[in-house]
Amino acid sequence: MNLKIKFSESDIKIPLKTQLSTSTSAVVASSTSTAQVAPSMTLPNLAKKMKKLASSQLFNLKLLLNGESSRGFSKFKKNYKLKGELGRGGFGIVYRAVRIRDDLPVAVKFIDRNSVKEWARVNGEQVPMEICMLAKCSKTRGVIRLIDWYSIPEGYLIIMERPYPCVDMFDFIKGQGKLNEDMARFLFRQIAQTVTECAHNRVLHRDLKDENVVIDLVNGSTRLIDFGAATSLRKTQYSDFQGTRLYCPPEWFLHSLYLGREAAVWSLGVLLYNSLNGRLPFRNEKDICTAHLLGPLPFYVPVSQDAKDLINKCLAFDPFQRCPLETILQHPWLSNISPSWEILTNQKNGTIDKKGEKENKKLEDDHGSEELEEVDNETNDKKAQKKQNNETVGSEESGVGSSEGSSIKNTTKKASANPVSRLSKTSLLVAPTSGEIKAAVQASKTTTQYNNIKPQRKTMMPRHPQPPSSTVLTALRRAMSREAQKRVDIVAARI
Ligand SMILES: Nc1ncnc2c1ncn2[C@@H]1O[C@H](COP(=O)(O)OP(=O)(O)OP(=O)(O)O)[C@@H](O)[C@H]1O
Repeated sequence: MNLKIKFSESDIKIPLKTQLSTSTSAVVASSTSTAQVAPSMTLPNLAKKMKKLASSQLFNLKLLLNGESSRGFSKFKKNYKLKGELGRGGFGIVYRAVRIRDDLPVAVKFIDRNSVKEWARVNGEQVPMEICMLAKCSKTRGVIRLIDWYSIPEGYLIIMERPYPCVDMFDFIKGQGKLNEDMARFLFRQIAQTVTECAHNRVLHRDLKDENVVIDLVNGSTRLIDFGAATSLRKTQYSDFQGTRLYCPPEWFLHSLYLGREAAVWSLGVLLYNSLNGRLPFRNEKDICTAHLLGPLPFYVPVSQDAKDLINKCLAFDPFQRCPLETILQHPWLSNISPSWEILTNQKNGTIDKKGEKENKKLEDDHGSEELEEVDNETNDKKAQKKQNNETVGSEESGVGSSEGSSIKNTTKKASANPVSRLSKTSLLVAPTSGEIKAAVQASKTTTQYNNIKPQRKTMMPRHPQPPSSTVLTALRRAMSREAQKRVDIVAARI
């Protein structure tokens, strides 16, 4: 047998000072042991298998050497500075960070390699589908911009733009209780436009919800985030789903099938209802499938006929009767001209009311924390505790009937006779109050452009000493092991 497996020199660059950790040897050893071959295997198959094995060994080795590749952790550390946790969901942790070269605010999303369900190729490299979909939408207006990505042994780091200051739409709605029609229209129009443009690029987001929309508080522009459930848009039906159940159309629960555009329109209907009412239209799968039998959807606040009409058209039980995605933007409710963001955020009876200096002070503190702050596990643990408390207090999601899990990733919630506003979400962010949002908008008026903010922040804020690079890595790993432990606990509790 003449097996030739070639490695170019550039593939393996092992600096002399690099110490192979015991885990490295373990991986190599374990890979070697799997090389034992069944006697019945034919030669070409054997050659193929060996080649595959060798390349996976090389891949593991490169990962364990941490970043000798252009996308390794050491490259990440050279380019970005982690500052603290932004939020977390069922599949990842998102960190606040800055690009060292120019202080650009970025968000760094860590995704665990083991949680990646779908893979794709970008420039010949195998990456999680989330990265591929973000890359595909890089020029789509209203989609968060993918700046870079890195591969570490435990998973991937996705570097995205982070509008500053910003808030996600869940917190924005929660801060106001509900949005008035002008504000809801201003935001919803952008989101519908973005979803339509994504569809033109053959990208289907599949997890449209308020938590996955980030609002730039400077100008009110929205960014669609979290493409973790996204996939290529096709005309035929889908039979897999990873999004959030309460935003999911009835055909999925009834037939385990759905069409991409039609399902997106349903989710947009849920999002719009949620924006105007401050609560979701359905509490559980049973409601989603049966609400149409009980007459018109209840509205808990006065809402115009046009808005109701658009919501009802998006939430038509029959997917073929639903408003087509491409025509949402032509609906009369959306053709009304919206006041500017500045006016919207200053409206007296509008969405953002004035609150005292205390909140302004808190916002200043938040600006302060924009400067270097190590990934702080203790704070995160406190946030986690707070989230748990929230979930116990706000034990329902809203709407009609009794409550079950709001999301595949959420915990089970109990029923209640009187629907209340939503109190919890999958991320750990504590919702800012309307005063804080207002203050953020005010603060941003003096620093409208990122370019303007940069020098001021640099000179005004004292810099803390830079953490040793290993601190960041340790913090990441600790966060991940906490995540893993949590999952083990959940499974153990279920058993
Ligand atoms: N680029 C960004 N800029 C600002 N905030 C962000 C950004 N990306 C994520 N976030 C914040 O982090 C939270 C979690 O992000 P994301 O939804 O991507 O994580 P996830 O683990 O996929 O969550 P989920 O369980 O909902 O799928 C968001 O709700 C948002 O508040």
